[in-house]
Amino acid sequence: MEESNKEILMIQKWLNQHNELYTSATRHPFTLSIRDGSVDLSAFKRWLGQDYIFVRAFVPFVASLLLKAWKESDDDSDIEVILGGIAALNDEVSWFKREASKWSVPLSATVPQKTNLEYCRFLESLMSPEVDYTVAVTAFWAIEAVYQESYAHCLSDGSKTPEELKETCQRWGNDGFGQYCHTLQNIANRRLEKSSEDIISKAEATVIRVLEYEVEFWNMSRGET
Ligand SMILES: Cc1ncc(CO)c(N)n1
Repeated sequence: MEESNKEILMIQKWLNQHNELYTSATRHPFTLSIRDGSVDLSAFKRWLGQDYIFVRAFVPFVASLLLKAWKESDDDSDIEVILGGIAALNDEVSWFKREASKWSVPLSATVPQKTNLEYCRFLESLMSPEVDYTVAVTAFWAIEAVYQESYAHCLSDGSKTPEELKETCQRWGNDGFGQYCHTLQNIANRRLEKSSEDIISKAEATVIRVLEYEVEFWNMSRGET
């Protein structure tokens, strides 16, 4: 986007408007405790077990997004970006299993917490064919961006992240994942620019819900819900 272009892209506008909520999700006490090295390892293990359950539900959500892109998108490259996301999730599921065994977290015996069940149910509602591609891809961006921002912060200058947690932070905090999130943001902005007021307000409400769920998800790892 050129400097002379004063038009503010939709996602940037929302991040400004909902800055407090976005910051609660991306600078949560749990991830801040990873960054400053004070993290309670039982909280980390709780997060690991719960996030594995979430990721298993996230896969069909991204598959449904692929289907929406195929039917509705005006740009063929969207499909390739989403397919890349699915490939990364395939790797992620294997990583969770390895990481869980490393920390002795019994995944098959992990019971989903209420917040997790609600978040998974919300994902399922977005899989409906009634939900517009623009709304779903914007949600996808928000879900990925929270992890990217949160974990990249754990690796940035001055962080004291314990060695044994660096691989986890790298998984979402690496530059490639940052690029990927940026591409998703561009897709969402491009779609939102062409959307009706109705779709735009649905997408905004969905982003807010995602951010709220993300905060509650981190809360869950502290053992508070
Ligand atoms: C709860 C949650 N949000 C986002 C991501 C990013 O993939 C994840 N793994 N888990």
